[in-house]
Amino acid sequence: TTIVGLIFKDGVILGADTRATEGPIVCDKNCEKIHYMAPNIYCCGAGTAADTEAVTDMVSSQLQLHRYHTGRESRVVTALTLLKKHLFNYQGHVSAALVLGGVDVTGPHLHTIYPHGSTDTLPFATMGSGSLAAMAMFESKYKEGMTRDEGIKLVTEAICSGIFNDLGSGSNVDVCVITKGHKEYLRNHLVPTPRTYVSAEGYKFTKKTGSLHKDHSVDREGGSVRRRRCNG
Ligand SMILES: C#CCCCC(=O)N[C@@H](Cc1ccccc1)C(=O)N[C@@H](CC(C)C)B(O)O
Repeated sequence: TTIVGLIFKDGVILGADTRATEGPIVCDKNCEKIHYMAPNIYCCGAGTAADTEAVTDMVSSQLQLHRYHTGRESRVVTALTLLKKHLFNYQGHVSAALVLGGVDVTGPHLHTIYPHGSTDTLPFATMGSGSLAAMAMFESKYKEGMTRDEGIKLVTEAICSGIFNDLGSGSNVDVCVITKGHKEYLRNHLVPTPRTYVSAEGYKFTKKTGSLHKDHSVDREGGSVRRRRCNG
């Protein structure tokens, strides 16, 4: 897994790849690693899929009950405390490595939470097997006060670094942008390794695309398909 988060001008941006593995086998080519915690809080998870899903679901429910009780928006620090106390209690046996991000009345917040329950507060963070590949991008390109588009671009580049350099990461890029009073969950924001399907009728070759010259050079007609690139 490659999961990341960064603070930008107007809030927080989270990112994740979509590969789930079981040893050398890819058991899910498009899984979701960015979990809903509250309307203004999301959490990326690395480690054991079952543990990341269960712990984020549990705390999300606790936050909802707390919102009913207080009649107020959840705070990121509340999610952080609930997560770390649970993970510490289980002494690292709940294998969930998390990047928690959100915007509340006190502003934007980004944290990491490790399986044993330790936490960090950071301007940018990466976790999972692809975290070093992703952190290389952040350490070289992160700057404070980035715009939404600059932030999304850097998050996408960092996740792509994990997708292409870490075998535990792959497939697609999911992104979540959180600002005051607004959030955007961009599922499959980028599909950098599309599968070239063999159609039911077998291989279909595009119509004549160029003429072979005597010197074996070929001139091609038509332009290439324009796709969003990792550093797009
Ligand atoms: C199939 C199946 C069950 C294992 C799925 C499963 O949790 N895979 C794990 C790796 C792992 C961990 C512990 C035991 C085995 C295999 C995995 O892919 N984790 C990714 C994140 C999750 C949320 C998808 B990432 O951290 O690489």
